[in-house]
Amino acid sequence: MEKDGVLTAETVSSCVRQRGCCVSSIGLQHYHHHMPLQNRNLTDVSILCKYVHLHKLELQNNNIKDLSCVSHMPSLVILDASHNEISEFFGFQPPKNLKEVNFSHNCMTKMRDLSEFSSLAKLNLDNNNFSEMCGLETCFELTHLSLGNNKISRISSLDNAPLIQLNLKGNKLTKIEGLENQKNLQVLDVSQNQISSLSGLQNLHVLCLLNLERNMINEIQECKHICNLLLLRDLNLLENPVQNQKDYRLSVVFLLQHLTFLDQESVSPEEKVTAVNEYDPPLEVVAARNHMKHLVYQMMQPQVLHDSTLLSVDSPYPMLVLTGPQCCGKRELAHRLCQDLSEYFGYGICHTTRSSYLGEEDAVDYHFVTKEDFENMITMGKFIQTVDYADHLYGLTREAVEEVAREGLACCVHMELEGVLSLKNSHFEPRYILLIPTQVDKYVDHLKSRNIYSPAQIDRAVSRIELYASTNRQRPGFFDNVIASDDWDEAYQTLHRVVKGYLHVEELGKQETDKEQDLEQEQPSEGATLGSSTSHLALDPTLLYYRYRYSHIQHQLNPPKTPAELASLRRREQLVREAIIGKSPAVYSHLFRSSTETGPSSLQNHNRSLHLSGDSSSEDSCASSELSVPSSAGALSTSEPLDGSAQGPARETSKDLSSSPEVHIPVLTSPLRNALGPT
Ligand SMILES: Nc1ncnc2c1ncn2[C@@H]1O[C@H](COP(=O)(O)OP(=O)(O)OP(=O)(O)O)[C@@H](O)[C@H]1O
Repeated sequence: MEKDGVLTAETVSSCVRQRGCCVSSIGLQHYHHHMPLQNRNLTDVSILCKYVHLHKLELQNNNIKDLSCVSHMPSLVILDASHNEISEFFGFQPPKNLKEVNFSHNCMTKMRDLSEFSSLAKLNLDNNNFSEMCGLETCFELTHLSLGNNKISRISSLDNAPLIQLNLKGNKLTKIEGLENQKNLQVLDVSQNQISSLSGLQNLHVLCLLNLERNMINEIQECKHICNLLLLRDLNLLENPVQNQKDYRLSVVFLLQHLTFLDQESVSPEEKVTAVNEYDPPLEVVAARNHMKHLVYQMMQPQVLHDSTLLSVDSPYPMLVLTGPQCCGKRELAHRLCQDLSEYFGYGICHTTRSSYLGEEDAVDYHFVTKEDFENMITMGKFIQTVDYADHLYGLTREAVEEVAREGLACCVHMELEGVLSLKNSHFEPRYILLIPTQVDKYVDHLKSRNIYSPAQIDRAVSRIELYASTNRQRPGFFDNVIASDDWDEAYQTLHRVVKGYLHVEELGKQETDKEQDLEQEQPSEGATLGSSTSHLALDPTLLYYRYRYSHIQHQLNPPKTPAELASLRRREQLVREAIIGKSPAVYSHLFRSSTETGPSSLQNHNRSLHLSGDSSSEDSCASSELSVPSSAGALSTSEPLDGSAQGPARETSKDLSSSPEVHIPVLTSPLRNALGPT
């Protein structure tokens, strides 16, 4: 402890340390001296004027007011005078190489021009009384600046400083400004201010850490100002009002997906995936959710078989889906195809909440319904898939497919890509044909000529061309065929040819005639050739004809299966067969709880006999076509284990069934089943 706070020569010589030396340009040797004089209650250090070779001076935690002695230290590089009583800002002649200065915890109030201190790289001015930032315009080397806990209300004077770290914590800032030129800034601490917007940070492209704790940020959307700062890893928004916003953390994680720390907690990959799935789900996720939703609603309904739900699960109901961007002509082409190949295809009429355009007919182009009705239909499990497109809902109902299936025809529908993805989750296995505009100008002209689309809607439709094109590029085999839709007539010719190719229609022509002749000669009892289980059914020629034709469509239209798929289907089919003969697993038992209708019956009666659950006597009120079994491929495939608990009641049911001469196999009684019986 110095007497009266005056630094003495004895103390100095006992403290001074030699820290290496250097040789000047004229050959003189200079020693670097380090003077650690902290915590000594010093008030007067004027004796240091004699120590001209000081390289580093540490005076922290004293009571020094005057630092003019530094004017005599031309070699000084590092000066720490923090925790003193200095009020004058840089009150000394500039040492030429002064690089680091710490004046924190003093009583300075005013900054001054530092152009003479051009070597300054690190400056700590925390805990003073500065209310204005100035004098730094020529600090071309300044990389670290700390002005925390002052009274600064505006960021300024930093245009030329190549800052890497800036601390302005605990000031009176209300906005972030004056940082536009900070191309090197990596760490910014503006916590404990009154900042309400993140605007002003957009140009800080290498910013890694941003501390905004205890400010006035209110809106999650403010994060959009920093969403292009791809190196930002650590963001602190603790104690901002925005924390009270619903789903705050997930939303911020979504907007700033590159963050690894948010509010001092690490951001897990799971959080990132959840956030993306929540706010911008990939099309597959949307489709999977859509499929699950409809499946769950459907399973809550009484479970029965539909005409399109086949016992023979390796031969799914044949469908043709035309897909492509809005207004590429697919609806019209689907209609034309169904007209021209009316013996093969029926048009599946979707539901929509949009109003009809001029020339459109209800129950021909769409079923036009209100949003409320559409939503009710969703909860009633009516839909196979739905999409929300251009603020309107579209959906394909089970019944729309059934209507076509009851005619013994394959169902032809058109839909957007989202619908395709959802349908691909179901047990249907359609052929998918992409109709895509290749001449954008022509496509735009066509959209405009309809006079119903806003410029934004047109832009959206056009932008989706790339979505289809990239899907086709990135997923070989996703679409079975791609046809340019620029000229609808040409597109139709191609489509017609392609579909006929699927069906082998030309070669079919003659065979069909021969077969029809054969079928006409067949007796009802010959239905046994369809399989022993149907031998008791009397099949009229119409049914047989349907069977022949339908199975043909089916085999041609449905894409070939891999050996693994085939093995899985065989196994499931075997389970179904076991169910039929009485070794039924529980999960299939509901398929065979039949009405007691027996003997030969007309097509209509067979259809009626399909209802499979609930009160079997209420045949009239429960027509088969109104009901369905779970339609998901997933639902079917999860049903394979035959554990003991599941078998009990199922055996019971099937035993009853197998022992009853009344019971026939209902799923084989419709024309569709007939068409799909083992051949
Ligand atoms: N169930 C559905 N699922 C998915 N998309 C559907 C469904 N029903 C209709 N769409 C699609 O919604 C989009 C908007 O339908 P809209 O009837 O307004 O178009 P459009 O002008 O008839 O188009 P296009 O002539 O290409 O059929 C179309 O691309 C249509 O194919």
